[in-house]
Amino acid sequence: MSLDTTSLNKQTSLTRQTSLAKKVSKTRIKVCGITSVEDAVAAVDAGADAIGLVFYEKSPRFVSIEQAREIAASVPPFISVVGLFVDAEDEFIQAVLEQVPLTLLQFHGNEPDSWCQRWNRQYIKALRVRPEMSVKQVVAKYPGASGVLLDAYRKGVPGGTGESFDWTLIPDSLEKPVVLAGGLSATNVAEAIKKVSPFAVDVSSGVELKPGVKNHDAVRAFARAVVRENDQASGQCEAGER
Ligand SMILES: O=C(O)c1ccccc1N[C@@H]1O[C@H](COP(=O)(O)O)[C@@H](O)[C@H]1O
Repeated sequence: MSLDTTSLNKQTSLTRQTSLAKKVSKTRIKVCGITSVEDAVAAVDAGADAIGLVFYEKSPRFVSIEQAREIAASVPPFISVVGLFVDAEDEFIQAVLEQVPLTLLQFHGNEPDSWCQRWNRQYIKALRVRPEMSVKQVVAKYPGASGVLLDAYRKGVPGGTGESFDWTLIPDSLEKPVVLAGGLSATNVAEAIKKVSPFAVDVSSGVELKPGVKNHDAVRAFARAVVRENDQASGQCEAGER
C-alpha cells in the first residue's frame, strides 16, 4: 500500500485542530474550592471530572497540605485533582507536590510560562478577561499550558469572585482548550456552554452554602445542567449529520 503523505499531513493537522479546538462535543466539569472529603465525594458522585484545591492562604477555600492529602486520597482514579496557586513561593509548591498527588496545576497570578512549566505537571493558566485585552495575545504567552481558564476580572482579586464576564470577548478560535469560569451556576451554565462551547466549565462559589462549603444539591443541579446541555448538543449534531 502506498503512503499518501498529502492526506497523512491533512489528517495530522485535522487531529491537531480537533484536539485544541474550542468547540467540543462534551463539556467537562470541574468543581473548585473543595475543602472537605464530603464535598469531594459529592462532587465526584454528581459527575465532576475534576476537583480543585485552593492553596492560596487569603482564600476562604484555602486547604492545608494535610487537608489536601486527605481529600486527594478520597478521589477515585480517572478524576483529576487540581491544585490552585496564586504567585506561590517555589518552596511551597515543592512541598505541596511532594505530599499531595496533584494531577494538574492551575495558576491564577502573574506566573510566566517558563515558571509554570518547571513543575513537570500539566498546567492551566487562569486569565482574567477584560474588554481592553487581546485574549489571543495573552494565550500565546503560555505555549506550555494544557488549557486556559477564562475568569472574570475584579481589581485586586485573583479569582473566586462569583462574577461572570462578557463571554463575547472570547475569540472563536483559541490555540488552547478553554475552561470557562467566573460566576457559573446551575442557572447560567447551559447558556454559557451554548455560547462559548468550552472544553470544561469550572464552578466554585455558585454551588456553595457559604464560602468554602459546597451545597450538594447545587452541585448536582449544576452537573445535571451540563449533562443536559451536552446531550442536547450531541443530539443536534447527530440530527445535522443525517
Ligand atoms: O476560590 C477562590 O477563593 C479563589 C482564590 C484565588 C484565585 C482563584 C479562586 N477561585 C477560582 O476562581 C474561579 C472562579 O470562581 P467562581 O466560580 O466565580 O467563584 C474558579 O476557577 C475558582 O476555582
